[in-house]
Amino acid sequence: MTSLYGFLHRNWRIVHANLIGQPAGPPKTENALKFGLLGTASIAPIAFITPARQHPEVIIQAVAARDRTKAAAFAKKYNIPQVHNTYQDILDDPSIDAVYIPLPNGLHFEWAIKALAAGKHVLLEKPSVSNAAEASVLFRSPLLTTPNPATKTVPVLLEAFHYRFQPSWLHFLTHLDPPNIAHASSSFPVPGSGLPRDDIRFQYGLSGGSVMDLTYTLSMLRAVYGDAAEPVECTSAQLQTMPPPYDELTDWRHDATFRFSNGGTATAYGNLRASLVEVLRDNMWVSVTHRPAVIPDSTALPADQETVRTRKVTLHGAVIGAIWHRVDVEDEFVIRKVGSGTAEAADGVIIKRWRTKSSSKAYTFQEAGFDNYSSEPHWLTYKHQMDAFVDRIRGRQGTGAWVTGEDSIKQMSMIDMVYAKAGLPLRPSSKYLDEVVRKGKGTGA
Ligand SMILES: NC(=O)C1=CN([C@@H]2O[C@H](COP(=O)(O)OP(=O)(O)OC[C@H]3O[C@@H](n4cnc5c(N)ncnc54)[C@H](OP(=O)(O)O)[C@@H]3O)[C@@H](O)[C@H]2O)C=CC1
Ligand SMILES: O=C1OC[C@@H](O)[C@H](O)[C@H]1O
Repeated sequence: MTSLYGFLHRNWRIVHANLIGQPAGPPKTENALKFGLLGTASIAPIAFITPARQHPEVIIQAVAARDRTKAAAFAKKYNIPQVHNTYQDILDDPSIDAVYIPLPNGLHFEWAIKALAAGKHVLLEKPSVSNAAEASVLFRSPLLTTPNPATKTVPVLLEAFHYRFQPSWLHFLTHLDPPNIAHASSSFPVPGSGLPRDDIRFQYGLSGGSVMDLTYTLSMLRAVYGDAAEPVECTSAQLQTMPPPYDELTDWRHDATFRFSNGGTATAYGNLRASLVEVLRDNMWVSVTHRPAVIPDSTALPADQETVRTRKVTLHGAVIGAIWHRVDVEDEFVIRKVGSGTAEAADGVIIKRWRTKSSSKAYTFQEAGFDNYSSEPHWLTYKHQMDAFVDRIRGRQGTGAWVTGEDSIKQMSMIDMVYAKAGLPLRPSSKYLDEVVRKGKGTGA
């Protein structure tokens, strides 16, 4: 009953904060960061407007769209004081400190480079760019290590993998032993059957596709292995591509398997056209199975016996845990004769076998063990992400959760691996990449 009440109360507050109430938020500090928004993307209200309003150090100062009338209507709706004529005008405005870029994936590279060159901090929607070639140029740009001549600061760039910043994700990670992961799997079905033909997800030229759009499935696999291992090979990739008259170079579903550098394996499943039944049954999850490990035994076993544990940890509700999530830890134990089994399996001469299961949740940082960092159970990933982004700009430690540039580069390499294995072309590089690489344009070189 308590948890049903918690679920309803939390979700009512989420709906109120993001959809119907949209409270004004706290007063702004004197030196609050002024943000500009590039484009009137559908994701902007929930991922940017609400968290920015809720942050005392963030002011949403300006918006620009391809069509000024559209930008003006958006500005009126969300109470944004300035409308600029073009995206570039936002970058040219010296009063703007930071930008949020929720443009189609194929435009991320160009506008992120241009924004960094203008000295703006950049919160860049996922996936960061179109492919690994773009990622290595962007995330290794000298613009990220040298103070901008105009602002005298080194800009911060973050790929908006919002799930990484929430308490439930941090809590889940505490149950993992990355060097000993044997297999990880992830699943993210979304109900996108109604998406129109011109949706950005189905435009190859804008770097669409399910591996790009639902790239959380790949990102989470990399995140659970952490620093212990990276994917070295995509061992299989079945991509379902859109039927005509859609763009047939875009995939709506992916099933891919990987081999990691520590010998572990992984599978990713993402579906942009899942049925509602599938979505409800198979809400976004990530699951990790460890190698069997001999564990110290407190029950004083005879010297010729040992206890071996095989641990599986699953996070249900992995993308936006504030709505609902649960971490399940399932252990299989065996007591076996010492020397009778292998290190890779809980086998040998088995004396006893049993299983245990426990579940936990962490809606706040306190529940996740971060005693010095307060939060509310209904705060969405996007708010946690905004808080972390501002903390980084201000030089504050925060919870420590972050997505590094090298992480974003490796993420794009993993996406490239899948397209290559499936026999589909990598998502196309921006024409601007050539200008940056050959002419040093926008890099300050
Ligand atoms: N973090 C998250 O949970 C989510 C992230 N995303 C990511 O955010 C980004 C935007 O996604 P979404 O909001 O669904 O996309 P939308 O299609 O709603 O918005 C994209 C915006 O880009 C601008 N734009 C500029 N050039 C083009 C073009 N050639 N074609 C279409 N739009 C163009 C448009 O703004 P205007 O016309 O106003 O200039 C448009 O509003 C993507 O990178 C996506 O992966 C998406 C959904 C969820
Ligand atoms: O980032 C996203 O998360 C939710 C999905 O429905 C959406 O297509 C994707 O862009």
